[in-house]
Amino acid sequence: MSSSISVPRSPPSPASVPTAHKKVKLATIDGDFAEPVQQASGSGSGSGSNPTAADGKVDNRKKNGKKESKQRSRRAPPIDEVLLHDLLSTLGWSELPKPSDPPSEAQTLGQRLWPKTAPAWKSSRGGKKAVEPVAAEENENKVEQPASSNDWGFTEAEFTVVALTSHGDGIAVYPVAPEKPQWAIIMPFTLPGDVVRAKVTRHQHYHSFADPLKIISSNPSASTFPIQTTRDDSLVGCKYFGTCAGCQYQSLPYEQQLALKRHVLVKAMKNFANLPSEQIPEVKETIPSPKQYNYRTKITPHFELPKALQTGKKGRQALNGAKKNNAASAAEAQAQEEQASNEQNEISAELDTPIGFEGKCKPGILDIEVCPIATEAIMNAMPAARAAVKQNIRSYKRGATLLLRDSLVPEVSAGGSSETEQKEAEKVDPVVDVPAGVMDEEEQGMNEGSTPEVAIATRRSSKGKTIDLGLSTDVKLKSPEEHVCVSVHSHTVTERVGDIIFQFPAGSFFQNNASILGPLTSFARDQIDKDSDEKKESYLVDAYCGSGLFSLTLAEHFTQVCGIEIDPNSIAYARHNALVNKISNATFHAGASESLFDTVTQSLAWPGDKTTLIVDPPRKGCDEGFLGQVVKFNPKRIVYVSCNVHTMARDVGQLVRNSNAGGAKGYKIDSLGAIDLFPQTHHTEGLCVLTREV
Ligand SMILES: C[S@@+](CC[C@H](N)C(=O)[O-])C[C@H]1O[C@@H](n2cnc3c(N)ncnc32)[C@H](O)[C@@H]1O
Repeated sequence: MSSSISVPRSPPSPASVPTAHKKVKLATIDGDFAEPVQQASGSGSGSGSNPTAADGKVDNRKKNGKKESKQRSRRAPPIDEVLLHDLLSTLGWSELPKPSDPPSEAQTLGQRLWPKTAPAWKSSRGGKKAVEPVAAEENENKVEQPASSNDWGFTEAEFTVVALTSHGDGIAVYPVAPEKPQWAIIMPFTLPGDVVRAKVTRHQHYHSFADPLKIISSNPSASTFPIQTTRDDSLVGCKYFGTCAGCQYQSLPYEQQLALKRHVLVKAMKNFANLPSEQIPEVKETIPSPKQYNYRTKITPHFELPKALQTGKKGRQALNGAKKNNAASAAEAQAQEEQASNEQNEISAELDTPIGFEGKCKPGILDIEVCPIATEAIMNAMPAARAAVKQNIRSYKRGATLLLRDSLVPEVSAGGSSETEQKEAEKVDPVVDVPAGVMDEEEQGMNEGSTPEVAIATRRSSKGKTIDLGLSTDVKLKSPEEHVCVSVHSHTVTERVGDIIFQFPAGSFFQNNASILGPLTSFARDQIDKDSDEKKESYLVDAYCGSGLFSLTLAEHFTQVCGIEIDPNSIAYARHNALVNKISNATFHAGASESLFDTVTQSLAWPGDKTTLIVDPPRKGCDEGFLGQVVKFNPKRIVYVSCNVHTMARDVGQLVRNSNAGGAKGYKIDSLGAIDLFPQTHHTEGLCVLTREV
C-alpha cells in the first residue's frame, strides 16, 4: 500500500456477533470480498444484540408518531459484540457508559454526540457539514484536535492508531492523550503505530468511523499493542489493496499475520467462552498456509446493473421514445435527440459497469480485473468472465454474482467433469441473475440451515432422500495435473486432498484454500493418533460434513465413520466420493445435525468412549440442542473446527460447562489454535480439541 490512500468514505455493513445461542439471528460473518460482516471497520459495526447499545430506557418517542419514526431511523445500529470488546479494552473501560450516564471523562463528547446530536451518524454527504479541513502543512509537528466537540463530526484530523480490532481495522483514541481516552476512532487499513490523517465519516456510541487519507508516519515500536505490526508496503501484492474490502493484512509480514490470528482467538476465548482462565489452555501458534497468494479456489465477483439499464427504467425509456416519435413533427426532433442521449447514457453505463467486490471506503462495487489471492486458473479466467458479462449485460435484470471456481481436470469422463464438459463449464453462466451483493455463501453463512437450489443431474427417490448424480465413480486425474475454472453452479468440481479425490457441485460448500487441506486434515488425524488402542475399534461422527472432507480423509483410521449434513446434494456427493475412493466404512445422512445426531448415534449404537466427533459448523456455530445431545452421547473426543472463533468460543464454553455441571467430570479443552485458511485477510479459522476427563 502506498502511504497515500484515497478512500473517501465507508459504506455501512453488518457485523459479526457471537452472543447467545437460540433464536438470535446472528449476523453473518467475515471475510470474503464483500467483507460484509466482520468488517466493523470504516464500514461500521452493524447488527448485533449488544445490550449496551440501547440506553435501556423506555422509549417515549413511540408516542410521537411520524416524528418518532424519523428520529428512530437516525439511530445508529447496535454495536457488534466482538467490536464492543475491542473498544472496551482499548478505552480501558469495563462497559460502555449509557448515553444518559456518561463517565465524567466522556461528558463532553459522549453527551453531545450520543444520542442528542441525531444527524451525527449520518454520512458526511447527507449529514452535518464538515469543518474546513486544515491545510496539510499546518499539521506538521502538531496534533490536530477539533475546536469544539460539536465541530468534530465529519472533520479531518490526525489520529494515532493504538490497537487493531478483531476484524483487522486500526483503532485510535480521542483525545490523543492516552491516559484519558474518551472516544475511539476506527480506521481500515491502518496499523498500531501509524499516525494517520483521516476523515471521520460516522459516529456511534463512544466511537466513530473514519476513512484513512494518508499515513503520515509509522512507528510500530511506539505502540503498546501486544502484537508487533510492522508496516512494509513492499509486501503488498495487489493493486486494489487499500480500496477493496477483501484483504486487511497485505502490508504485514506473514508471521505477524499469523500472530494476529492467534491473538484474535485468545481474545475470543477470553470474551466469549465464559470459562475461568485456568480452563483455557495456551493458544498454539497458528498453522500457516503453504500458499499466501494464489491460494483461493473460489471467488464470486459481482455487479449491479446501472440504473439506466435496469429493465423497468429501460422499458419506460423505450416507451417514452415511441410516444414521442408519434407526436407532431415539431416534437419529433427533440424526441429523437432525447432517445439518442438515452442510448448514449446506456452505452456508457454498460461500458462502465464495475464488476468486482465491495469497496472498503467507497460505497458500491469496485471494478476488479485481477485478484492475486485467487488461483492462477481463476485469474486466467477473469478477463473472459468479465467480457462475457459486458457482452450480455442487457440480459440481466438487476445484476449478478459470478462464480469462478478452480477445478482439477479428470482424465476420464466423470459426469460434468469430463474434459469437454469442463470446457463448457469454463464459459460464464449468463443466466444467473441474482441480486448483486450476494456474496460467497460460505463466507457469509448464507448456506446455513438452508437447502440450496441446485440443478445437478439428480433423481430423488420417492422418499426424496436419494440422489443419483449419474456420475462415473472411475475418476482419475490428468497427469500432470491441470486446473480449469468452473463457473456454472451445477457443474462438478474436482479436488484432491492427499490421495483422496473429492467431487462436489461448484456452487456448494468446499474449503476455499486447497493448499491448506493437507495441514488441516493432518491436524484432525493427529488428534486421533494420540490413542493407539483406537486402531482396534473406533468410530468417527463428522457433523456438518459437507461432501465428506474429514470423514473420507480420516476413514482409514476408524472402524466406521458417519457424516451428517443438511445439504442433500453435498450428502449425495459425499456418498459418490466414498465410491470414487473405494471407501466402504463410511455412511452419510442428510439432515440437520440438531435433528439427526440423537437418532443416528442411537441407531448406530457406537459407544461414546470409542467415538471421536468432528464438528465443523457454519459461522453461526452449533445449535444449543445439538450441543446438549453431544454431552449426552459423551464422545471421548470432540474436534471443533470453526470459521468463526467467537461462536466456537461460545460453543466450547457451553460444552465444558454443561458436561462438568453438578461436579461431574466432563470435557476439558485439550488443545486450542488457529489455522490460516485465508492469508492476507483477518479471517481466523479456529481449531479446538476437547477430551473427556477421566
Ligand atoms: C463450514 S462447512 C464444513 C463442511 C465440511 N466439514 C468441509 O470442511 O468441507 C459447514 C457445513 O455445514 C452444513 N450445515 C449448515 N447447517 C447445518 C445443520 N444445521 N446441520 C448439519 N449441517 C449443516 C453446511 O451445508 C456446510 O456444508
